[in-house]
Amino acid sequence: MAAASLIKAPVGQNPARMGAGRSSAGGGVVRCSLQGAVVGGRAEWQSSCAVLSSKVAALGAASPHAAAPSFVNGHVAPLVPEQPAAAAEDGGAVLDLVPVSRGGGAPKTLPQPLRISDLSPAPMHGSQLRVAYQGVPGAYSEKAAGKAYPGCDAIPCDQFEVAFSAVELWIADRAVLPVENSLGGSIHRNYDLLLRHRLHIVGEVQLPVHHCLMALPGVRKECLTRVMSHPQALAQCEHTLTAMGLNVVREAFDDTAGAAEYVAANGLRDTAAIASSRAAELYGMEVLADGIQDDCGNVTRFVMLAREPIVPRTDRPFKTSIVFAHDKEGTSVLFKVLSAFAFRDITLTKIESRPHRHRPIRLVDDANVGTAKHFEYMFYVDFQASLAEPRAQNALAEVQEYTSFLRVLGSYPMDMTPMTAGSSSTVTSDDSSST
Ligand SMILES: O=C(O)C(=O)C[C@]1(C(=O)O)C=C[C@@H](O)C=C1
Repeated sequence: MAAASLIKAPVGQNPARMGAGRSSAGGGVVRCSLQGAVVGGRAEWQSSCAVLSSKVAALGAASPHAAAPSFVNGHVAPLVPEQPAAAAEDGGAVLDLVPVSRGGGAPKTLPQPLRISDLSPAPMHGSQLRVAYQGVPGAYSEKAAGKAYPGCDAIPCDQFEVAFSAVELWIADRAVLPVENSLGGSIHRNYDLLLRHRLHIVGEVQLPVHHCLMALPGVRKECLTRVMSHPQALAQCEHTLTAMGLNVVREAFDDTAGAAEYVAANGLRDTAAIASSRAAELYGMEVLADGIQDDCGNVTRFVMLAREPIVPRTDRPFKTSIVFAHDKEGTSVLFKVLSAFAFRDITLTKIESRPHRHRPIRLVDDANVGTAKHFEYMFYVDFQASLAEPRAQNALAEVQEYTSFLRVLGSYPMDMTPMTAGSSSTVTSDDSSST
């Protein structure tokens, strides 16, 4: 995707931002080194990057692996091994994105989130894996990125979509994004973005999420009138907050750590945040209550995304994620699709439906009784098998017969780390060795 089209494209807002604003605003100076030269101003930087943009687009088009493996009325494209992230060395260009503090709260040493306006392609960089996540330092997503790719360079992004684009534009090598939580359910925005972008799921990480209620030092619980956090975090602590007898309004924020940063930066003595203990440390907040999630086994599942798929294997448990739609009337299509897995003893681990963006409603006219308005859906299914297994290939071949659209989002190792109370899981990606 060219940078120009990215910037012009309507960018879906993170639904989390509801009324709460960051203390920091406006673009900061971005330093970018292009073939050794340090570029100062944003305009100069962007025009330099425009050159790289067309080059990256050309590289992408020339790559035999550029397209996602697809089942759209055809066969599955051969899956290819991961390419090392620093493979595009021919240009010899180096683009170091070093967003500096945009003013306001966070200490200047902390990286600031990428914004859509910061994005320009970086075709080559150092050997350390750069992993995009949504949020600011201290967010659970940052922790998930570290679990997925130990020792990685975690790049904060202010929206999910920015993390997708950062990988597509080679600014990051991977993205680690939440897709579901054991209490709060699916993170629908990322399901929609998985379809809109062409990245591949190359792994999953399940992260135990342990929330703290925090406020500025010295603030007592009785003084609180408001609590801010990511909507998922608010949902995960709903009953505990009520049981604590706090008389507070709940306000949604982009991410948990961002809420802590906001309260700290604005000196809000009537507001608490729900975030991780690391966020409390980073932003100088005091923990008023620890472990306030409604269930001690609260877990968020993240997917690891890359430009290239990994080679599916059969020597360890794999999961495959697909999305499909059908244009036939009636409910039996869904039954047939699911039976293609059931007859082969393939366990489904997740089903999600989302509105069909291109055809959300189908009208069925019956002269006698009027017009029925059927909602149309995209169905996302995760099943427990590797794409390298004949039974999975046969199931997909059968599914293809019943559907008008079918895409494999990825076939990747399952997170099999044991869950013990308070423990955190580790990596499950074939490509983690590339870190
Ligand atoms: O806000 C954060 O800290 C995040 O990383 C996001 C997020 C999510 O989107 O679900 C991740 C894990 C928790 O479930 C709460 C919030």
